[in-house]
Amino acid sequence: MMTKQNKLDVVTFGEPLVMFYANEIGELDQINSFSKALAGAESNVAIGLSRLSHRTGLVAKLGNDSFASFIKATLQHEGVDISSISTSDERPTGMLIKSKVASGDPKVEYFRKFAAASTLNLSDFDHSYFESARHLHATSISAALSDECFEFATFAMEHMKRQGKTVSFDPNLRPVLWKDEKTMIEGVNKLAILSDWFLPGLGEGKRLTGYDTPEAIADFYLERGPSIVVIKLGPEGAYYKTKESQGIVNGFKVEQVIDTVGAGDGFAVGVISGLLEGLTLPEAVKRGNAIGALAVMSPGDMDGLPDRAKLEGFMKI
Ligand SMILES: Nc1ncnc2c1ncn2[C@@H]1O[C@H](COP(=O)(O)OP(=O)(O)OP(=O)(O)O)[C@@H](O)[C@H]1O
Ligand SMILES: O=C(O)C(=O)C[C@H](O)[C@H](O)CO
Repeated sequence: MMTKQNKLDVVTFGEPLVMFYANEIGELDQINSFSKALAGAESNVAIGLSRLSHRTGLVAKLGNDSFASFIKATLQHEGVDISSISTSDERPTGMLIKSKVASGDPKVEYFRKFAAASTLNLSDFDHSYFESARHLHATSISAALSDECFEFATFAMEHMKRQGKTVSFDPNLRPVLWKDEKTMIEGVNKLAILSDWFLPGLGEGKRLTGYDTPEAIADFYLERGPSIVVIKLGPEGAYYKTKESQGIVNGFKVEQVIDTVGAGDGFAVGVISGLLEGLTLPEAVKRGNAIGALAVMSPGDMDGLPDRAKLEGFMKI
């Protein structure tokens, strides 16, 4: 197992959750059969990067329960470094249930309000662990869990920037986790402008800026901090803009969408891994589109994330 002294490519922090996803289509209260899997935006990204051989560590706090054992064993099996996951004896590990739908987005219900993850705070910030990575990936989900988590996220992003590391940020808006819309928009924008690579969906960008077009949304952020803005456009692909260039990279064709959740995490895996490997921005966005497409073809949030051979095979088609 990797120790804290090893250098990481990417560090991320957040709340891995146990997910029970419905095996049949219908309202959640009517479903009797669920499958268990690991979920959590940051752990999905960590696993996706690890499958592409990027050394990745996840910083998190879990309960002292069988959900935590399952999460840690799964992450470890995937090659993600878990040496900075700590345990709380007072709080449980969070979970969620997800419905199955014939089309559109499934319904998700969270059971995470008093979970251990929401107690992650500045005293848990291990400077040497974060600094051992080249890159930090963050989302606003972990920042929304509590005021201390927001402080942790802000500090982590500022600290990594001061250390000369790159920082990516996916808003991954979860309105139910915030006090109200205004607090969410202000909080998410405060974090977004600390990032170098900002990766919102088009709907999220509209909600966060009030602008309607991908170009105006990108400009809003390019003027405030990030050097790269990539806006996800669902099946159509993605739009990117920097101070020097802009363009659209078309999405991949998917015959049957099984579950839309996790596409954004797959997309982040493609863009981050691509840029860290020295691909051009349009090439990295193309890889993001490919992994996003692979993610919507499977029911779990992370089981569609490919290894290198699967990714190359899919991108050749
Ligand atoms: N139906 C689809 N067909 C092909 N590619 C898709 C499809 N849905 C998503 N993708 C790919 O995945 C990327 C991310 O998807 P999307 O735009 O839905 O992000 P998101 O809203 O952040 O997702 P999430 O639901 O995970 O938060 C898209 O930019 C696209 O490349
Ligand atoms: O929705 C959340 O808060 C999660 O972290 C669970 C999912 O795995 C995540 O939404 C996928 O992006």
